Amino acid sequence: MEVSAEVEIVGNKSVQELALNFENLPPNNYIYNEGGVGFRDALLPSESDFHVPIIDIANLTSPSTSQHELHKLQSALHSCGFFLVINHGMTSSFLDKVSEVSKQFFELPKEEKQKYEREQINIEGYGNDTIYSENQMLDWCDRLFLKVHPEDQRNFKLWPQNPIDFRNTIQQYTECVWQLYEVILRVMAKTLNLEEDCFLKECGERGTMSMRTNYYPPCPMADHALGLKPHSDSSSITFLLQDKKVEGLQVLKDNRWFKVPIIHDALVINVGDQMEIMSNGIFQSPIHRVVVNAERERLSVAMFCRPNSEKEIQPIDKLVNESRPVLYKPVKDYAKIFLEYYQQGKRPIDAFKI
Ligand SMILES: O=C(O)CCC(=O)C(=O)O
Ligand SMILES: [Fe+2]
Repeated sequence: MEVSAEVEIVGNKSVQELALNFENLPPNNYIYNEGGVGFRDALLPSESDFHVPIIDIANLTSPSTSQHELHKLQSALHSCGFFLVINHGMTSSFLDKVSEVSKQFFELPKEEKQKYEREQINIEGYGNDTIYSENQMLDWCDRLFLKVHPEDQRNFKLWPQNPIDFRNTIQQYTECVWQLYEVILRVMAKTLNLEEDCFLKECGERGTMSMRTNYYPPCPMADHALGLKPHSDSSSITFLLQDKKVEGLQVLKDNRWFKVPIIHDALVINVGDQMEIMSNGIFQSPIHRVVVNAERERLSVAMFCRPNSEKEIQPIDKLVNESRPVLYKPVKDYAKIFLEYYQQGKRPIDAFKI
């Protein structure tokens, strides 16, 4: 799909500014007629046999890997593609700091934030939805999107200088998450009895990571708006630091929406489309969305780990056989086509299915 020009439909107001104007209803592009109470009242995992398991990663990295923990991970990967990780080596105060510097950025005056504004069509920087068509549904969310790994891809002119410890904190967080990423990819290979480095190799040298901080202001029509519309991620896997107090993330399973619980100090991990492709569909990239709240703001920090954009990726040979033929075409630079599909409510992965 060609990347087309960006269209302007609501002026260049941030969602934060729209939220300040509570007596005026948000523009139509934010309002889903089919919303209603059910929009926010998704099921809790405890209300069914659906689970988002909590994986103790320390149990999977010691020489005596716990088979029980490995099975738990295996079943999460095969059933919903979402799991929570604890014992990842980052302290509670450090994770709080990551959320705090991110929140402080969104609290700055408009003029200060605008110094880091994204350019038209460009995803990197501060802003909200890229708009491709007049009837596109918009997300009730402002964001700061930055390339964080490898170091030479950092575009520091878009990295906030204020709060003063933003850069340092995010650089440190990047290092920790990248290390964890390599560990998780090895363990995921292990659950399939593959060589531990097979997914890392398939991603090529110099895989990348981008950070998207999502800021969801309170919304006057919370039952009829979405913080993020239903999507799966373009990543191999995504690490999500949820808001500590305000829930909002939901995952689609068997045509029903479930809440992803908030567990203190746990990071949420989900399979992305590129992992679905590499695993030949054994790991499914889950569809998820974010609902908003009438009274409270919410903030989340997503780290999208991706293969090197110049590396063509495809299903791992050992996962292709007579009973499981190859299900996806090879793909290169998947993230590039992702955004325009997303904004039209489509899934790019469908275009690569054989
Ligand atoms: O805010 C959240 O909880 C989820 C964010 C998300 O799905 C994303 O950034 O892709
Ligand atoms: Fe997502």
